[in-house]
Amino acid sequence: MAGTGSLRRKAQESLGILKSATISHSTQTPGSSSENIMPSVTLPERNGSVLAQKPNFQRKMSTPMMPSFMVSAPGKVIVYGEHAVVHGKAAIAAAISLRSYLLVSFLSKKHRTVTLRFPDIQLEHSWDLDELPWDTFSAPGKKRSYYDMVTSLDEDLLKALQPHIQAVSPSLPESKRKIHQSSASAFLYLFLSLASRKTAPCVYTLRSTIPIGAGLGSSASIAVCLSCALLLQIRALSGPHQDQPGKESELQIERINRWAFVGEMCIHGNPSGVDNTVSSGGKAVFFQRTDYAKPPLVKTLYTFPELPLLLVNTRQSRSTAIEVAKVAALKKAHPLITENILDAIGHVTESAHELIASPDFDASSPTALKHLGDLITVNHGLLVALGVSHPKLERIRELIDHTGIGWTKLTGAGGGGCAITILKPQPTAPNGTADSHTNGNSLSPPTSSEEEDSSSDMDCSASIISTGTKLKHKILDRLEVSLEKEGFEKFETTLAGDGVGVLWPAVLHNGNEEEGGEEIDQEKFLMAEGNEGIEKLVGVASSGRRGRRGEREEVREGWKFWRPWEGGA
Ligand SMILES: Nc1ncnc2c1ncn2[C@@H]1O[C@H](COP(=O)(O)OP(=O)(O)O)[C@@H](O)[C@H]1O
Ligand SMILES: C[C@@](O)(CCOP(=O)(O)O)CC(=O)O
Repeated sequence: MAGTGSLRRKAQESLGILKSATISHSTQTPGSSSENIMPSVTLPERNGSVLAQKPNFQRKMSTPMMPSFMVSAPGKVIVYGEHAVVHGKAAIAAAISLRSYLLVSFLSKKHRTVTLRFPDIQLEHSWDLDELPWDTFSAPGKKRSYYDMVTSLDEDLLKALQPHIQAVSPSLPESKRKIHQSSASAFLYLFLSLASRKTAPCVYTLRSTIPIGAGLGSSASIAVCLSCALLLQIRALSGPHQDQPGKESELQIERINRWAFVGEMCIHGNPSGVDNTVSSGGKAVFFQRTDYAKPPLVKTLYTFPELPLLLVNTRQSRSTAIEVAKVAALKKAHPLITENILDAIGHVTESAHELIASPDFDASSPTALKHLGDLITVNHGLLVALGVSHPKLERIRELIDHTGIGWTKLTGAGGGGCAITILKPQPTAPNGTADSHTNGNSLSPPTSSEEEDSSSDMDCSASIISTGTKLKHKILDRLEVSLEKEGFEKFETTLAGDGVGVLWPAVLHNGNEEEGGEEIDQEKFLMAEGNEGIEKLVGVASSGRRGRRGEREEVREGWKFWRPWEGGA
């Protein structure tokens, strides 16, 4: 425990987290010598106490260490339109509440290293700060500013990074080494572009609750975390804070997103940009690319409902490129039929978009939810017709359909990966009757006594996952057992939540501002067990309240988010 109440306030004030600070001039030239310099009068110590010092205007003060801080960014699911989006139709993708968390801790000046600790992929690597190719990155014509829009990776910069990337996990088998080196190259490219050789020695520790390589945007979420952390370190961001005008929040998100895209390019080569856009801004986006020579049309859907979502991972690895190629081959063999299927998927997305964007859209209306749910079912059928499902995805859909709890589709490239289910206000059996007991399947719908138990508190306007019915718990519990028995992994998440967020300093107060708080240090963060352990440590908890659609409201103690939809003009 550390007495960090005022430390947190000081740190926030000095770095513009509490105030609507205008961007400091030092950030106009990232890498200037003013990086990491705290106000000259109050020096926070590592143990959290604050020493009052006499201002000394003659001699330059030594630079105190910054307190550690944390950033976090969500994963995503494609809700409608995957594959068709490759052929010029629109898609809708939304943020999910599975997230990556990045802790930035500072070392004393005698350490001249920067370290990555990425235990999810068993990566731990340090570079000597003085050996990195700063000169190449700051050469005339190569130096980039924090507000630049970088749309391709520079060959000369990549070449200069090569020896430093090759030094990462050289003795691991090719497949593991590639994962390590992708993450390392995303970090190094951003670090050398945004920081400077005078940057304080530090350690970046990352943990994620997003399954890796399952189409849920894990890479984009780490790219967003790295971009946000580095931009904060060079003071190129204002906020997030409560009264921030919407336009200003949008600008900060855009700034983070631009550099996150650069990180995604390091990992993926040619990303579409949708994952990092959703992860930076949260909520959902409408996304369309008709001409690959031009930037895509990306519209944030601030009114996309925060729906509870069931997410099931097949644990079947798949390759997006192979699935995309399958559709291309089908189109070549059966052009008219395939075009019609892709068109139909485009119409599904348009129909969802029209509903959500209409001025009288009421996200709590069961009719609106049914409209969105029916589109999920149709979209899945069309993806099956394109040949991108997988027996495991069909098995998951079958198990969930037999419970009648929601509308299910594959999400992302297919061929494995994940399925998503939007939950119904009230469970219906496969034949469409509410709670009827047709079966013969391993997963039985509830018995009539269970139904009686629950009928008194059944609330048709709220989601089954969030009403306190015994029925709900029984169905979900049984489903979990069946899914686990067959090797699948189930997550209960929420759609369309916050984008990138900041916890500065990395201290949780557990509701008590005056008594200081508990610092999240590297060791505690590394030791946290599983997704639950990570979320508990970083302050994610249920508020005990329910939102308008009956969803359980989540609180993230101390965390701040840029929320353009809440801010004024
Ligand atoms: N938790 C993590 N820690 C470190 N690197 C990660 C993590 N999650 C993702 N990555 C990086 O992102 C890559 C996964 O990207 P990809 O296969 O496209 O999966 P996804 O579809 O989940 O984005 C990994 O190879 C790794 O380089
Ligand atoms: C199939 C596709 O539409 C989505 C792939 O999504 P993911 O790689 O599974 O996240 C391909 C794309 O949009 O680039």
